[in-house]
Amino acid sequence: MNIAYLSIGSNIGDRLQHLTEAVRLLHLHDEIEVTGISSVYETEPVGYTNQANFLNLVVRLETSLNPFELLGVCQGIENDLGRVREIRWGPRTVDLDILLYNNDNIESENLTVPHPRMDERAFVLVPLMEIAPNLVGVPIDDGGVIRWRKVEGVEHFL
Ligand SMILES: Nc1nc2nc(S)n(CCO)c2c(=O)[nH]1
Repeated sequence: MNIAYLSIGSNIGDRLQHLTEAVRLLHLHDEIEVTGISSVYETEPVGYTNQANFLNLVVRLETSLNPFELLGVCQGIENDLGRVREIRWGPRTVDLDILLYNNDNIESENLTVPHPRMDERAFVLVPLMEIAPNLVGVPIDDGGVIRWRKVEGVEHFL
């Protein structure tokens, strides 16, 4: 069984309904069990700031899916809930980002885990710490870009 943490955000329409529906669709999947849900946080947009505030939360999953299958499920839920990618960093009905997958470090064209920007996003770290206070990450200076490396051998998930 694999453990993953996802960040979910919405800043269009009935934002709370979009978050609720995204979590429900994850939990309904045969190979996913949602085992932790943070509070919902109202957050100012980061990156592309000329847009409405988001509602954000983080969920903990137990899944038999591999990271790329999980990414596919997340993209399917974004499509089901009507996400239209007009502006790359712009408004979205719902956005599901994989933050962590076990203690894995994944670098591929369409998936990087741990999420490359999670260490600079309070809208991720605050809800994540709420449901996983024992998570640790070690910032490493990867050529001037601080990235988080998982501390090997540390039990990350309670
Ligand atoms: N506060 C906030 N700002 C954001 N900017 C982007 S892009 N996103 C989408 C997630 O990458 C968000 C978000 O979910 N919350």
